[in-house]
Amino acid sequence: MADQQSWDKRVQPALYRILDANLDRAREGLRIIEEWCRFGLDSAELAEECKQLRQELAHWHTMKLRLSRDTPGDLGTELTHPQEEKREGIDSVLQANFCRVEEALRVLEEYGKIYHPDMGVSFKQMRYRVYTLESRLLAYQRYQLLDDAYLYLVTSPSDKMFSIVEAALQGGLKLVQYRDKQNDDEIRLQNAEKLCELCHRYNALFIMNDRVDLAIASNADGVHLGQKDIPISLARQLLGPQRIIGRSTTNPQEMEKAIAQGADYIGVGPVYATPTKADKPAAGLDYVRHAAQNCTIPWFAIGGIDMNNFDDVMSVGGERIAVVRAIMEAEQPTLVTQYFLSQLTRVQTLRAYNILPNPSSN
Ligand SMILES: Cc1ncc(COP(=O)(O)OP(=O)(O)O)c(N)n1
Ligand SMILES: Cc1ncsc1CCOP(=O)(O)O
Ligand SMILES: [Mg+2]
Repeated sequence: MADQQSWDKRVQPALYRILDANLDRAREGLRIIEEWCRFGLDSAELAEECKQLRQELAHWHTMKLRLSRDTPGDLGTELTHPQEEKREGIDSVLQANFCRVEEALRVLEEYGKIYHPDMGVSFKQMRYRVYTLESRLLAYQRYQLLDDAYLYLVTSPSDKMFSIVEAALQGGLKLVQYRDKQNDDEIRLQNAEKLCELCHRYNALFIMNDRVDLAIASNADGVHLGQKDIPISLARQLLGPQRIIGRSTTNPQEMEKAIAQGADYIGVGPVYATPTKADKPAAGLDYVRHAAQNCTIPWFAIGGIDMNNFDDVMSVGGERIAVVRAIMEAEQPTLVTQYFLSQLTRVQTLRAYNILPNPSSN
């Protein structure tokens, strides 16, 4: 009897308020994520999954629970953490809200077990769906950024590496590869972590050259593998479907193999002989022409490309370029980046209006 009284007076109202507050929290968080899926990513599929999750939450959010609300008496409404006051960008908005939703679902799973026999299992399943949604959204963003990236900066050793990369990011660069054949792994990892954070601050992708282990450890968006590095299938097993894998190719056979093996993009070159990769003979403009007509995934012409020969590469069908010296050794990396990006956009526009021939339809 005493137990029943205590349940009715204290436990039940508290339980209802916990469930109500966390249903609210999860629904709000999902709505924030859904808006980005719809308006930021244009992904009807991801937005639909958010909506379905919200509808399932709404089903549990009964009038009985909502009537238990006591907003003025709720201590939690006045407590804000300084971290809630600032968001550095879309990534941090999404991360904070995924955290909020996942935490709320965990609370609902635990307390829900006392409220309804199906509630624990139902919220557990929902929590796993949210984890999956988070990975899908991250992958979607990565692949969309890759699709939109027409200029690729591959770094070379320099005391000013970070400031050069940042200057290029300020010019609008969205894709960076850390290529370092000199330093020990400890330094490489530190540099990779710093570059990765820098790139993500500018909503750019960060790719690690050669090394899958350092790519994972530094939270890179992917790895670039040469013909002598580990097979793409093994890299895919280690990295999963959400990280990008690039492959170097110097001829049509390597191109076809890389596509068949599941590379997300390829390097095409060296177009011209280059001191940056002195041991590799030039593949030439013919291979660029071949890639323009046959490559079905994003591809970057690379090797000796600068502002002087840019038009030649474009004239045989080049559409994306990767450069080392042209930016790493530029006096004004921001300006050079802006120049390349504007020229790449110009070529795309002229091709879209058939003012320049469209290489893939040749
Ligand atoms: C975009 C891009 N294309 C080609 C390469 C060259 O890679 P690899 O052949 O493995 O040579 P190293 O760069 O490792 O010397 C690249 N890094 N990036
Ligand atoms: C890494 C690499 N792979 C093929 S060419 C090349 C280097 C390109 O460097 P640069 O742009 O300085 O010629
Ligand atoms: Mg390599």
